[in-house]
Amino acid sequence: MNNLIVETHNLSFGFSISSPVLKDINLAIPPGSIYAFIGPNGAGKTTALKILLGLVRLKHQDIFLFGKALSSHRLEILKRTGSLIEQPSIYEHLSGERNLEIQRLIHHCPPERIDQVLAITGLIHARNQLTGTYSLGMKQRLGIAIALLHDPELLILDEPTNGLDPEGIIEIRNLIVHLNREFRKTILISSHLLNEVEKIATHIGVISNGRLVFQGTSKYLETLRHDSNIFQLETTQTELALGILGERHDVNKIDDSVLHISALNKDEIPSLIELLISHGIKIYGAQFLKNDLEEFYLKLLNK
Ligand SMILES: Nc1ncnc2c1ncn2[C@@H]1O[C@H](COP(=O)(O)OP(=O)(O)OP(=O)(O)O)[C@@H](O)[C@H]1O
Repeated sequence: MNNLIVETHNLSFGFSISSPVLKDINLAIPPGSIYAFIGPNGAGKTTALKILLGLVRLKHQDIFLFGKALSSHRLEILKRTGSLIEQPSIYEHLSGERNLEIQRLIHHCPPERIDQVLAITGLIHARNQLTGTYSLGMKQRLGIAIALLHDPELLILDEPTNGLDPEGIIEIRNLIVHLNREFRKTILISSHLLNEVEKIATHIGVISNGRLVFQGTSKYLETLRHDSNIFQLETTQTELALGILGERHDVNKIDDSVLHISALNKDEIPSLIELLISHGIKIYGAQFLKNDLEEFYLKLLNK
């Protein structure tokens, strides 16, 4: 058995037989990762997360958390998992601290956890404030504080930055990194925006129409994104270079100092540069262009 924290084998599910929501999903979430589960609205993210938490029950599916089958170790798994799915359940007529106290009693957590989770989520100053007066970002952080009460190893957060302003988004992002680095939590976070989580994620899974169209480290995703086949050359002698290269390659002059060469192979670069130099052309820059993130994301979704 490997040491994945979450693992599914060909997970498939539909609310009705005629409309499958998840198709052959093989999630592989390693310990210590921040795994971003990305996909447009309706792609099946929330459904998948609910399945992992046993909120949607399936028969005959290979779903493992902490190396244990969800079907036979559900309670044990839930004790090691904290979650925030959709909106946090908060009593708005009570303070943040009172809300935590109620949850603490339900989950039999030690009293000192309240101060700890308030500190971790940056809510100490608002502990006595009625949560009805909290900002959306503070409510989300209280939701995460509740999820952290029993000190879980795995945290599952469904679109925790949804609806937040840029400041609120940054606060949640920083909190996630803090929980991962300082408290060694493995974090599974869903989002419909790649650019919102790509900076903090160590691993990324992209889901489109119920299928996992990409899964890998964010470094690997970044490499793929770099692998655009447009090669950019900077030179002050663009006309001359265009004349020389135009015979063999698809070259476009972008402006007086930039040429773009399409469909170029990496192996062709050294001889291309040598050829230009042998004609006395000075090269000030040469690189493959990075795919635009949004465009790249759309390409992944349409795979
Ligand atoms: N209880 C339900 N009964 C029937 N269909 C459902 C139910 N819950 C979700 N669906 C459908 O399943 C599909 C996936 O929904 P899901 O909420 O998992 O997507 P999502 O990726 O989380 O998107 P969003 O960000 O909009 O929540 C959608 O077509 C949705 O309409």
